[in-house]
Formats: sequence, C-alpha cells, structure tokens
Amino acid sequence: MQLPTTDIAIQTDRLTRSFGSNVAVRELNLTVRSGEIFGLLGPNGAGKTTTIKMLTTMLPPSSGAATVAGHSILCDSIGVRKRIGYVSQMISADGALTGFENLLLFARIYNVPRRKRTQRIDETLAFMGLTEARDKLVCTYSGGMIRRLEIALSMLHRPEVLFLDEPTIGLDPAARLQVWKRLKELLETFGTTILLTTHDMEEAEELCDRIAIMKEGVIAAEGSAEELKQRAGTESMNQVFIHFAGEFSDSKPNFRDINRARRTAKRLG
Ligand SMILES: Nc1ncnc2c1ncn2[C@@H]1O[C@H](COP(=O)(O)OP(=O)(O)OP(=O)(O)O)[C@@H](O)[C@H]1O
Repeated sequence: MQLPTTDIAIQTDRLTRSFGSNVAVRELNLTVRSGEIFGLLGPNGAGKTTTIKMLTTMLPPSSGAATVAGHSILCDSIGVRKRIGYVSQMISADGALTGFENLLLFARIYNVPRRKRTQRIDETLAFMGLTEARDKLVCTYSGGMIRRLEIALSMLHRPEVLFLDEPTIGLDPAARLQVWKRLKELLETFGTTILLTTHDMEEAEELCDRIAIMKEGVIAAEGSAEELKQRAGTESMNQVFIHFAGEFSDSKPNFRDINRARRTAKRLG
C-alpha cells in the first residue's frame, strides 16, 4: 500500500552503510508512519545504531537514500536536524549543571526565542515529571531521572521525529515504566513520531505500534507485535525474536558494542 507522503515520517530507499568490508546496513527499505512508535530490534551488531546515525545525519550512507520529516538526509541535513531529536546511548546531560541549566544550554543551541525559554523549559520539565528536580545538580539525579532529562533535552524544540537508542537500558523496572509513560504522552500530546532501538522484548510489545527485527544489516521481519507473534506461531516475544533473528545473538561479537552497552548501563545505574 502506498501512503501519502504527509503520512510518512521516515522513508529509506536501499540505505546502505559499510565499514571496510563489513556491511553494517544493507539496502534497507523502511517506512515509519507519522505519529507511530516504531521499534528497531536485533542482536548486537545488527545495524540498528548505524541506521539511526544515518537517519540523524551523523553518518553518511555508503549508498541509498532516506527522508526524515520530508527532508532528504543527503541534500538537506540541516532541514532534517531542525525537525528531529536524538537521545543516544552515549551522550549524557552535564552532571555539574542543574536540570534547568542543561535545558537552557539546549534552548540556546536550538534557538528557542529568548523570551520563551524559561516557559518552554518549565513546561518540558513538568512534562517529564522533573519540576521538583529543576534546580538540583544532575549528578544527584537517579538513572531514570537522567534518562527523562535527556528526553526533555531532545524534545525542547518540539521535534517531529524523535530517535532513541535503547532508551531504558540500565534502568530499574519502575524507572523504565516512567520512561514508557512519558514517551506515550509525548506522542499523544505533540504527535511526535518515535523511532527507538531496544533489546527489551517487553518494551517493544508494550510501547511500539510496529516493530522491525534486524539481522546482519537487513530486516528479517516487520509488523505489529501481534502480527509477528502470529507469523512466528508463538505468544512469547522472546520466541518471536529467536524465530526471526536466530538463537544466538553473538553473530558479530564485538568488544566495542558490548563495552558501550555496559558503560551506558553503568552511567544510569
Ligand atoms: N564506527 C564504526 N567503525 C567500524 N565498524 C563499525 C562502526 N560502527 C558500527 N560498526 C560495525 O557495524 C555493525 C553494526 O553495528 P551497530 O552499532 O549499528 O549495531 P547495533 O545493532 O546497534 O548493535 P547494539 O545492539 O550492540 O547497539 C557491527 O558489526 C559494528 O561492529
């Protein structure tokens, strides 16, 4: 089915990225509809982060093309950047500043008009349940509060599309639920399209309207959690993952990837 372009938030056309002889993402054709939460799943090294880096214009593709919020990642990276937010696994808020000060810094970067800044920051803090922590140093925040602040930083300019790389990695169950709640509210309140990566099958089922399971740089399966369960002939999302991505998640074991995931978990834990 062909969707009208206004209903499409992200579209890729044979998007490919290689690192030397290693093809991390191979001729990816992906469509994310406006106003949905889309989950990219897959074992370590499947190409999820590389996909996000290309879509956020941080990494040029080796070949292929993509549009994000109607703008080409190849010819209009500024147009893309103005319309997106990105919460990576790596970048953290500055622990030596308060939540408010962190947001003020981003408000300047995003060119939020000076007279609107304080109001926008306070609204965003309230939205993320951080009003009471407004003037506290971020180094005193819990892992869940840091993650919510990072989401607040990424949505300060009210992006059309938000990219989240493993948003709840390293969080305890209560903090994870809080993040899910805020992300759903973000979609309901602002209509923000969300593309996230996760290894957490419960997260994918609970949060995502549609899911793509990547394996070795290609999409092995795509659909809603219910559709994927039906196709795999199981009620368990873990079994769905194994069915489409394979039993072993060490197809491309990589010190860099494991080390990065551990550092993120440690940072938030
Ligand atoms: N900067 C880089 N230089 C060389 N190889 C890279 C680089 N970034 C990614 N890769 C390789 O590309 C492949 C895909 O990596 P990517 O980080 O996209 O996977 P991922 O699905 O996000 O994994 P994870 O779940 O561990 O975050 C891996 O084989 C990885 O080693």
